[in-house]
Amino acid sequence: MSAVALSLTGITKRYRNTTVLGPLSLELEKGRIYGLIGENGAGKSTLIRIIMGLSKQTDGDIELFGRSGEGDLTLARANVGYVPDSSASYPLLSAYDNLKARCLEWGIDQNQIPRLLDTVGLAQVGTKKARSFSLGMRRRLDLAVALLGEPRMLVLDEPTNGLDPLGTMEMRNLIKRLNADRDITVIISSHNLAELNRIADEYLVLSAGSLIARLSSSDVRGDSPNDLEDLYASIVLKGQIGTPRKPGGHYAR
Ligand SMILES: Nc1ncnc2c1ncn2[C@@H]1O[C@H](COP(=O)(O)OP(=O)(O)OP(=O)(O)O)[C@@H](O)[C@H]1O
Repeated sequence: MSAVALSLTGITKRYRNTTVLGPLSLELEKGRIYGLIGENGAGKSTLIRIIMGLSKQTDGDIELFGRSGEGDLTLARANVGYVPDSSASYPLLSAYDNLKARCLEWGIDQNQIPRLLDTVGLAQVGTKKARSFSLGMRRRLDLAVALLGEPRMLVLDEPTNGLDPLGTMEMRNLIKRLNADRDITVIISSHNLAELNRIADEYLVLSAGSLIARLSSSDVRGDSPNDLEDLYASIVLKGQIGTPRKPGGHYAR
């Protein structure tokens, strides 16, 4: 069986005459955690939305778990859980009912709801309305929604944005555990590089719509969580890292 979870070939997004992404080609392996980093407007959310089918690429092809083409991709996307950049929960519904509403919408078995609430640490407050939740609790509810249907991949757009240190740590531990226990492939977009440095196996660096570097955790030398920030700054500001690995802007150590 192929080790590739996601393959993108020549993905491009244009608005009128402006290219905001690509052409971008990359392959992501199953079971790894990928950090997606880049300046404001680099194209991270655009890429994520294209992967999720929420925005249509202008050019290029997507293969997800070996499936491509519109119909097959829609089926494959049922294996991908998505946490958008701002909370998508229904504030007037309880945590339980938020999950139930999604189960009904997507035709998914509701039996898994108690287990999922437990997984994200919301079992004790499952009957409380989402509007009474802290931001950290709402983000964990978003993650529970993303986990409905036992996805093989999670795509998380700034899941820790605005969270306090404890909330950030809880989210990180949760993602790590899901990756380790269920071999879920994870793509996380974040500006919090010190945090990402604690969780990702590999980093995809986007700048002005191009993939300018692809770094493994061993590229990020040293033990300090700030090492990724230092390396990122050197790539973006000075353009100094290794030599090109292959067309499309990948770099080797
Ligand atoms: N609907 C749209 N019409 C025109 N341009 C758009 C549209 N959506 C996004 N863009 C542009 O595409 C570029 C990439 O935006 P995107 O939101 O993907 O960046 P990002 O890396 O996620 O940024 P941030 O870190 O600020 O969230 C930006 O220049 C943005 O202005």
